[in-house]
Amino acid sequence: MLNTGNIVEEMARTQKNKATEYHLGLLKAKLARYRAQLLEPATKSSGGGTGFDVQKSGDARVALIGFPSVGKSTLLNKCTHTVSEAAAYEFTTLTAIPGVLEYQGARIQLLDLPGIVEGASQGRGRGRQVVSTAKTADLILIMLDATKSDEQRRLLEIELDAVGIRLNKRKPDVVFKRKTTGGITLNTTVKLTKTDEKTIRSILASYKLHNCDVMIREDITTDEFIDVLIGTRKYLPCLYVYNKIDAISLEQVDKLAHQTHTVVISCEAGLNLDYLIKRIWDELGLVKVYTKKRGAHPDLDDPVCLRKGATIEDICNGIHRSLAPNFRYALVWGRSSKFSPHAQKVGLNHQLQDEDVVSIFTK
Ligand SMILES: Nc1nc2c(ncn2[C@@H]2O[C@H](COP(=O)(O)OP(=O)(O)OP(=O)(O)O)[C@@H](O)[C@H]2O)c(=O)[nH]1
Ligand SMILES: [K+]
Ligand SMILES: [Mg+2]
Repeated sequence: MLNTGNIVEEMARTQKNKATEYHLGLLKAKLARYRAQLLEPATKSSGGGTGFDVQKSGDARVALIGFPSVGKSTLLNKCTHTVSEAAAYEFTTLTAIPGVLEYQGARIQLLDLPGIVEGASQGRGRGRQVVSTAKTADLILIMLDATKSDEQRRLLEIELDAVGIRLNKRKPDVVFKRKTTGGITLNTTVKLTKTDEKTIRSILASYKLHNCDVMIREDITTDEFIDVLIGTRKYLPCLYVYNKIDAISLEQVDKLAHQTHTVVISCEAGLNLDYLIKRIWDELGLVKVYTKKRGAHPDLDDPVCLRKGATIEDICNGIHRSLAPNFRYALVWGRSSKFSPHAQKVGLNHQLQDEDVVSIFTK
């Protein structure tokens, strides 16, 4: 029987030189598999790996993750019309509470969650449920108390990492295909400096993957290769939000604010909340598109919100499901029109840009 404690200890003992790197790779593969098993929805009574039962709504979901009493509920109360109890004692919030953040015509679901503690990913407190819910979000807000030590930031990252959430990272550029016969074909288009072929092959063997095609297209680490094999990793954007800056010095505020992916706020004093909302919008990469009926002005009061990279087909489906099947063509004005400022006639797979105006013509 595997035991995480022992494995972690063994990892610490292992020297990080070339020879032991190989052993460490296999160990990490084992640990990753063990953790993936832990997170599988288990029996009903244990709660397993499932999150809170809150319906997704609006154009995107943003989850608030943090230790108790950092001000998560206070933020929800300030930015949405929902009320979530906020108080000076820890674990005031015991379940997921959704609110709606309205910005630039978008309706963004902001999810207030119970505070988590160290060891949350191992099932301490409601932690497992909270981190599972985090996986369903389009953006994570890691909320921190500016008056507390910065150790909290690292601890939260560890908890999210343990459940397979990768923050502000791209999916490794590796193509992995299982086969039924033919052995292992391993190709790399770049020189590997952080791992090697022997390690990769051993990890494949330890996962009993004896027939597969692997094409590695960037200088990945052993951990990133394991992520590819596990396959269920979530790559999510994250903003670190330091609250309670009303209680620290200007010098400290300055230092915190200069970190990457970071916003400093005070819910209590109402400081920088507008900027936080703008940053949330930017991180989500939503685009808003105006629709226009033939001969009329565009409807500027009621934009349609779409994901970055959305197409005419997406906007059709967003308006009514009968639209795409009866589609003839669309006219677009704005950034995505190649004849801007004039309209371009386009088909269903044309990609839209923020603030485009669209007219759809049906059969
Ligand atoms: N000084 C200061 N206190 C704040 C600020 N925001 C929230 N608080 C206080 O921090 C305490 C905790 O706030 P909550 O909103 O309940 O915190 P939470 O993160 O939701 O806490 P749990 O639900 O228990 O995890 C309350 O006493 C708030 O009044 C702030 O900007 N500055
Ligand atoms: K609290
Ligand atoms: Mg709360």
